[in-house]
Amino acid sequence: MSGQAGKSIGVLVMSYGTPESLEGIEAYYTHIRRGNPPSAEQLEDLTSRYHSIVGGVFPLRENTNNQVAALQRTLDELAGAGTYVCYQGLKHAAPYIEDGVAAMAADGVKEAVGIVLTPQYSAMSVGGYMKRAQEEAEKHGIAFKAVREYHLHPELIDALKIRVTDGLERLGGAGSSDALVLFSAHSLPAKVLEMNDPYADQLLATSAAVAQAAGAENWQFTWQSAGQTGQPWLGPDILETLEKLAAEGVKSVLVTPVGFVSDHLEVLYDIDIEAKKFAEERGIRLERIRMLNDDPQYMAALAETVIEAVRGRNGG
Ligand SMILES: CC1=C(CCC(=O)O)c2cc3nc(cc4[nH]c(cc5[nH]c(cc1n2)c(C)c5CCC(=O)O)c(CCC(=O)O)c4C)C(CCC(=O)O)=C3C
Ligand SMILES: [Fe+2]
Repeated sequence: MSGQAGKSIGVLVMSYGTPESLEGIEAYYTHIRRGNPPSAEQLEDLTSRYHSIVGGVFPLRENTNNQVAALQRTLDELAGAGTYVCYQGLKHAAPYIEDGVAAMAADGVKEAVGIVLTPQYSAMSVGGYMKRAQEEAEKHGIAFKAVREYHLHPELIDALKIRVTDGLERLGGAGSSDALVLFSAHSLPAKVLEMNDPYADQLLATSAAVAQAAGAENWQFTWQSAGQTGQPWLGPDILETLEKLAAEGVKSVLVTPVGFVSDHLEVLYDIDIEAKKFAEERGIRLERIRMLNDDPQYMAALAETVIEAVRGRNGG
């Protein structure tokens, strides 16, 4: 086929994915577990977490759709309409990564770049997305470039800085001496440390850059959302950290997720419900920054990173 998109550069925009409906949770969870169905208890636990979040049962789906549409508009503005065409590819739900690549191939795309909606690289997260995308692109004869990371892009740092400043204001102003900025990200199995993985360092680098830009001297980093796999995960977990902060007399905390870019379960449940309740029971007031979603500065960071990758400066 040689449609309009055939002359364009394909952009595979990849995200974690979320179920379509409550009935879809089991298949989604089974996919996350590499084909092993969850136990009845695990399924019930995850289903009840989806039931408790506000803002729609599966807000990640609409947020990802909005991000892909907004990135398309931003690329059109920066590079001219038709230069880039965005396709969505999800890790654990349809349209899967392979579906996105196949859709490009059907449109006649010959050259593509992949970017994941998370700023820091880990072999276990972004590396996994890219391997699947690369393999599918090869099958279709598409030349594929992968964006590894964009965790220090100035537009990303500035967008997060604005959110930290807003959050500190909600907690009583940046000058309020005990407001602590608690950066967080999804934990990974601790075996990533043996792989010399850049994930933890990149998360700390993002956190330090945002803290510095916001003038927040009082900050820490912690992990969140570890899975129950029987294996050790990176810690300390956010609940442990809050316990320790409470013992130290900290009274207010601004949770600042730096590896997540959308409102979704790990933010709306793990932070807004679970961590908030845990903190309040220990006398800590907990607020969270507004997530980036389709923030224009985040879209600029993505678009500029895509364009640079195509020019050969950030591609792999
Ligand atoms: C690094 C990382 C990111 C950030 C980077 C990225 O965005 O890619 C991320 C994002 C997300 N993870 C999410 C949800 C879940 N993750 C799970 C399980 C797991 N995550 C892992 C890692 C990550 N996950 C891992 C190593 C597992 C263990 C299983 C395995 O080895 O693969 C499970 C299973 C049950 C549980 O453990 O809770 C769920 C439900 C949602 C929200 C979806 C929604 O709103 O619907 C989002 C954005
Ligand atoms: Fe996850």
